[in-house]
Amino acid sequence: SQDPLPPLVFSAKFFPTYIHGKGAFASKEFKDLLSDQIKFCRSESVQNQVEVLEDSRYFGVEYGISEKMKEEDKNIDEENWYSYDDFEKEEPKAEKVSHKVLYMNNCIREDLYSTIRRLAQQVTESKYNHFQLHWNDSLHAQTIEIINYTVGNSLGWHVDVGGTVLTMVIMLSEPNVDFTGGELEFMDSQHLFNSEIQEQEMNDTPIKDSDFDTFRKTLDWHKGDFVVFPITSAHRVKPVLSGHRSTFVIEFKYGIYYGLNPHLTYPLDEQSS
Ligand SMILES: O=C(O)CCC(=O)C(=O)O
Ligand SMILES: [Fe+2]
Repeated sequence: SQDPLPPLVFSAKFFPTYIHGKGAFASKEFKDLLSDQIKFCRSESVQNQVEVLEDSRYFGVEYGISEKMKEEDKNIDEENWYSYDDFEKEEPKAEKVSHKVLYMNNCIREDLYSTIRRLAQQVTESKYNHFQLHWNDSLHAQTIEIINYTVGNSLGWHVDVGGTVLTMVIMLSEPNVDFTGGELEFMDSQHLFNSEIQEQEMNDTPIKDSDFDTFRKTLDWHKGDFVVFPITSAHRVKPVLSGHRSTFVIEFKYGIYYGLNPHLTYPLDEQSS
């Protein structure tokens, strides 16, 4: 069968905020691989599917997290580690669903996983890598998710945190055909965390869209395109106005994450089992 990852064409955009690759995942091979995978993950466990509530994703914290992840969380014995339960106590759940996530960490198969890791390798080894991070064999996915947005769903300005170094987003829907609105916008996080904005936050003054007008850039992309960015890139998804928007999001970190299912993911474990 054909390689699901054809030779890549990509370029650095909005230096040094993101790298944009065109059409790499538009192939039938990739679509088939992914749709098999989604079916498998959905059937594996309903608990993989989670609704994320509005305003809940502040500094990378998600509410509405699955019982399974809560269970995993309890096993981490680190100082200063908040459990999801603590967060839920501190800040009440918002009402509105912001987007839906299908977590694929525990059900991803080797063929798809090696495809996305090869993409990470090609991007980080390219001349467009201005992110000061390098390919090495320990660069593994910490989170692998399909994110679904329906009308009114969005994701506010944030940076991806949690120890990851690189995020990859693959667009699975066609903008302005499958959905309208839902633009992915970027800016360097220095603007999000600048002193004026910080002060506004302290004073509880709502941060307005126009506060970022001169810094932000809207990604012009299509179904099958990907975008890769470092943790210094702040980004958001504007509200979807019509239709349905899906993305495949992979966040990478150095070292092996306890949460991935080793039997489905790592060649190393396959050898030892
Ligand atoms: O859906 C997207 O385009 C971006 C998703 C995102 O930023 C995230 O999952 O952190
Ligand atoms: Fe993000």
